[in-house]
Amino acid sequence: MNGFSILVVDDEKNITDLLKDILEDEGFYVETAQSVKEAKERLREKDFEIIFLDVWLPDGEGTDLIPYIKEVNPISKIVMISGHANIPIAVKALKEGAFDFLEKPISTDSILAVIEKAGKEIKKEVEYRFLKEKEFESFQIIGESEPIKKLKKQIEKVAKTNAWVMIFGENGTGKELVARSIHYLSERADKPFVDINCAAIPDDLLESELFGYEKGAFSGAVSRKLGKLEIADGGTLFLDEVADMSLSSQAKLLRVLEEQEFSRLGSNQKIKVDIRVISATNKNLDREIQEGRFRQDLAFRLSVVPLYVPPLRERGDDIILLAEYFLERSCRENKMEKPVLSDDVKEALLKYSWPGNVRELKNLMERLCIFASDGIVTVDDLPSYIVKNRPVRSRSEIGIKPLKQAREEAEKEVIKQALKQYGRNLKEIAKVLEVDLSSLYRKIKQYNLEE
Ligand SMILES: Nc1ncnc2c1ncn2[C@@H]1O[C@H](COP(=O)(O)OP(=O)(O)OP(=O)(O)O)[C@@H](O)[C@H]1O
Repeated sequence: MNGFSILVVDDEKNITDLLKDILEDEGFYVETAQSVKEAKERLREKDFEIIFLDVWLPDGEGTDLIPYIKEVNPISKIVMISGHANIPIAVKALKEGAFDFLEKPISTDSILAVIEKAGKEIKKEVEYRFLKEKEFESFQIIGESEPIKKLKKQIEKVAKTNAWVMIFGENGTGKELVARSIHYLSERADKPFVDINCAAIPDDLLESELFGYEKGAFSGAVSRKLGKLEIADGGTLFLDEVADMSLSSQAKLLRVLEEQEFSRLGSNQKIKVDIRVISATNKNLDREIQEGRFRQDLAFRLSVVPLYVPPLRERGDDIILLAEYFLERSCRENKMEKPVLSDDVKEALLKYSWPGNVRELKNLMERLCIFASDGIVTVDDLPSYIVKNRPVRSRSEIGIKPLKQAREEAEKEVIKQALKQYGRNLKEIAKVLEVDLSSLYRKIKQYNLEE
């Protein structure tokens, strides 16, 4: 807690001086102000975590300052200082956003107790904000290339609506990230984002996964379980790999999505929900429909707005932008210095085809953050399949030989051994080596083993 900055606002100089002495002795940084005007000046210059605020000041009520303080530093905690007669005003201040109040005469113990309480609260809020920022960071779409700019515009537009969206794109291109962005930019942001990996749910579990069940609905249902539809109520349901669902599951899904009504297994009570559906697939849905693997009516229902996430290899310099972004993030998480990418590395990253798309790049950068040495990533740190244009070392340098040569050398060695064991009994040798006699003659000649 030490290290907090504290502002004491009171028109009585003996009070500000006393508090300043006590708090500085405890290791806090303290400034004082004797009026509303002076307090505003201090607040403009610096962020204070805790503000002790007198109820009455010569140029206004201390409570008038509360909205101002909340505006300049929403995390700060305001502690009203009040004489006995003004307690009702202090209580009113609590309703307006003050954190607590102290009654004069103030004791050191009461000051320290209120600071400790405020400190805990501030810590909680700072952590919460940090988590929120991380959450925000976790659905930020990095990229400045034309196709990504276009995609971001589409996301912004579609997020304002309730339209159901189908996201197409290869594996690892960021389809789930797009779905999350739409959700968090939409009015449903405060409600859940619930994802279902359709490829991973066996047919017979789909209903219990979606609808949930009552205790005793089937053997093994030892307690009530809420289904994903109920959890997603008011929010967004993300159907990942939707084209990998069986036809019978598709029929069940279509019915419930159209009705937005279902019952938990083992219950007759209808539950109505309000769900927005976003789906994703890496398949060509038209082909899946033509070949009878996907229901056309479900496809129509799910893809009111189709969005396409381009493969990484079509995003040009975004590859470098993303590489730097992931490298920075991984290094920060591992508390390491971010290394620099050498020009050769950048060139290799731009030339590579990225079959695993952004996920592959992200994984690579996580590894590089750990293994790069001397603050720079060189081509030697990259896997060889990425560095195609790298000069290949000669065969003899690496110590390998053509297969034909290797085979002949091995053959010669085996025949030499056999001759040593069996002498010139070539018939016997041919039998042991499982070749016919004529080819054994030929090989003995070829390898100069004729005595
Ligand atoms: N443009 C981007 N900016 C930042 N991070 C990204 C971007 N695209 C993808 N990612 C990150 O790459 C990883 C893979 O993305 P995601 O899981 O969204 O891909 P996907 O297309 O849904 O994959 P799959 O088809 O395998 O389910 C995630 O960690 C995601 O946050």
